[in-house]
Amino acid sequence: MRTSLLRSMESAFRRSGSRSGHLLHRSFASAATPERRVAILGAAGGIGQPLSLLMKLNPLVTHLSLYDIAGTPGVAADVSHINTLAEVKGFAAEQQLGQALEGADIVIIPAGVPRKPGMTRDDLFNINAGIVKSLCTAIAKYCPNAIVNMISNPVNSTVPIASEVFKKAGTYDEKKLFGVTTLDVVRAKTFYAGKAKVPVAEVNVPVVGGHAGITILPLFSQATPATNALGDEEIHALTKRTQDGGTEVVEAKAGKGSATLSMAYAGAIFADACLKGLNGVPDIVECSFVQSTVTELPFFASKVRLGKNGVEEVLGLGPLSEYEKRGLEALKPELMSSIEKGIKFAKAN
Ligand SMILES: NC(=O)c1ccc[n+]([C@@H]2O[C@H](COP(=O)([O-])OP(=O)(O)OC[C@H]3O[C@@H](n4cnc5c(N)ncnc54)[C@H](O)[C@@H]3O)[C@@H](O)[C@H]2O)c1
Ligand SMILES: O=C(O)C[C@H](O)C(=O)O
Repeated sequence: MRTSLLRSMESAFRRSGSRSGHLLHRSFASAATPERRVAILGAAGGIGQPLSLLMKLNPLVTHLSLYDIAGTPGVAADVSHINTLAEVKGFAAEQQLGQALEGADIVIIPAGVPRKPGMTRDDLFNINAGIVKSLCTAIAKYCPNAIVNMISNPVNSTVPIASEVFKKAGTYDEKKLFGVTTLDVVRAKTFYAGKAKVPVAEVNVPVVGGHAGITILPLFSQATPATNALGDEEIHALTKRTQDGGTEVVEAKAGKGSATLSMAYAGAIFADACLKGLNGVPDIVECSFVQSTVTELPFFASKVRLGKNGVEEVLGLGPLSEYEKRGLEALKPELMSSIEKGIKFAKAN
């Protein structure tokens, strides 16, 4: 029997923008549920724990593999007692990483250090680049066909690092590598709903570019439900707030890390969309940072149609306002240099 918490999670998934909520209404024991294995690397962290909870609540997950270098047994034991379908296994220490990954359909990576006040996401590069590289090396070995959802920052560099690691290993499939930018969309939706005074559950706002500062470009000109109640100043303020959303949380947490709960929610929404795509649900569209030809940059976040093989189609930007066109040109040099930094690191190490 499903709990009311689960029902509200399901309704959140339904409202998230993926047009396939009906799947979440199936009973856990449905014979039609295909086996889907999800692995979370960094599962005992600030994001990892609530994300593990949310993936345990997702009825599309049959096996949930939780891996961290510290604290996994407790998290896995705790989450495993929840009476939902997914069978939970915990894996601690590097020797168990292979087992954690074997057979995974989706690997979600929130492993790595978060920001403290005063830091940029790029300041995390020196530590997180190495973590991501070693985890991706293991993915190439143990589950080369898995879809990878990269959460670890700086996403603008960690995704290119992952691509190079997979290329070196001969396993790169550009359709299966995603930088998770869903939190930018979640924020843009929340902030827009508040300003435009429209029901938040009905709001959609594409967010393109990358995942750091000005590289985050919300397209409020395409927001739905549309409103003409917002002037240029309000759009600028909404754009700034979306771009600085992460910093807002880092400062409020005052040294105790960055967004974890909203990120876990966003990560769960994106993984759910990937699962639905894998299961053949049509018309699943989310924004994500992927290999792209939408601009001259090799990786770029835009709307992506998800399918049985991961990316089915990278969608174009659509019509932009003059303000957004300027934002797009302004973000390109910074985004390109973060991409190149990731590629250079992976090639040199
Ligand atoms: N993409 C986004 O929108 C977004 C949003 C929020 C945070 N983040 C990023 O996510 C990352 C994690 O944030 P957090 O708040 O959960 O940090 P955290 O410190 O609370 O948790 C990180 C976890 O990673 C684990 N870890 C470290 N090295 C590992 C390794 N080699 N293998 C497996 N696990 C390892 C740690 O033991 C820890 O449990 C940060 O880089 C942060 O910047 C991204
Ligand atoms: O801001 C951060 O450092 C974490 C994350 O990228 C966020 O957007 O919240």
